[in-house]
Amino acid sequence: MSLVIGLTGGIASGKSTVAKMFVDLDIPVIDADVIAREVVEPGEEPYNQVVRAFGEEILNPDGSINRPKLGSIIFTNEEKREQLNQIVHPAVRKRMLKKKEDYIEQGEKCIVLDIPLLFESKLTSLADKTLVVFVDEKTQLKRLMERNKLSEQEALNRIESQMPLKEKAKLADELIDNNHTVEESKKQLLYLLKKWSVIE
Ligand SMILES: CC(C)(COP(=O)(O)OP(=O)(O)OC[C@H]1O[C@@H](n2cnc3c(N)ncnc32)[C@H](O)[C@@H]1O)[C@@H](O)C(=O)NCCC(=O)NCCS
Ligand SMILES: Nc1ncnc2c1ncn2[C@@H]1O[C@H](COP(=O)(O)OP(=O)(O)OP(=O)(O)O)[C@@H](O)[C@H]1O
Repeated sequence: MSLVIGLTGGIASGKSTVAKMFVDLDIPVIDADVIAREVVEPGEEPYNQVVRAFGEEILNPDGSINRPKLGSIIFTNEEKREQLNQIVHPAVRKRMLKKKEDYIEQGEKCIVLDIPLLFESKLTSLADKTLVVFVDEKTQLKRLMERNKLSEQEALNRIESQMPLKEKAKLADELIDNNHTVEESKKQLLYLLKKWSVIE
């Protein structure tokens, strides 16, 4: 039996930081953001659909998708965001499921699915347990502005394009409070992994 953990949170709440802790413990992590990038590389069918839907003005001169440009469209327009989600999410889901099954076949005892939109996209059925990385609103805004070099308004647009983190916290099986140091969050993760008998 393998344990599949659905790792989620809000934008810049610390999912990648916690995902790295799993990797350091030799627990494989499947990252939805990475897969969402792969499926819109030139040559993939979702790439063609994105170009058809959003026009060639969202392309870089080399034909790849200009991500900041596409981001500036979809993070300020719910309809466009839905349109992109409908193209990209089924392909992401399919590829994540395949990778998860490959790891299970290889005998991995614990597998992590790092999915920012786990609840929004109703992907919880892919996981046995959901784990939310939580921060308060102020910390989230500050870390997002600093990491992505965004204005307050740009950062708020991104935060507001997701289900509020407080609501995700209510839906979660377990939480990691990442308001404090990375070391504090690591302690919380180790406690949970012991509780789930993933480590001794
Ligand atoms: C709009 C895009 C091109 C911007 O790319 P960029 O490289 O700037 O950001 P990146 O992909 O690293 O995403 C950063 C974070 O933004 C948030 N985010 C991304 N897409 C969405 C979305 N559709 N709705 C809400 N939040 C989103 C997530 O928290 C994610 O971790 C890209 O995010 C995208 O293709 N999004 C649609 C696919 C998707 O939903 N990805 C999320 C995981 S399935
Ligand atoms: N406990 C912490 N203390 C201080 N800074 C932190 C902490 N955890 C994460 N950070 C910083 O906050 C930012 C966001 O963290 P991270 O990239 O892990 O979030 P994320 O949830 O994966 O974001 P996204 O959804 O955008 O991919 C990063 O710059 C990271 O270095």
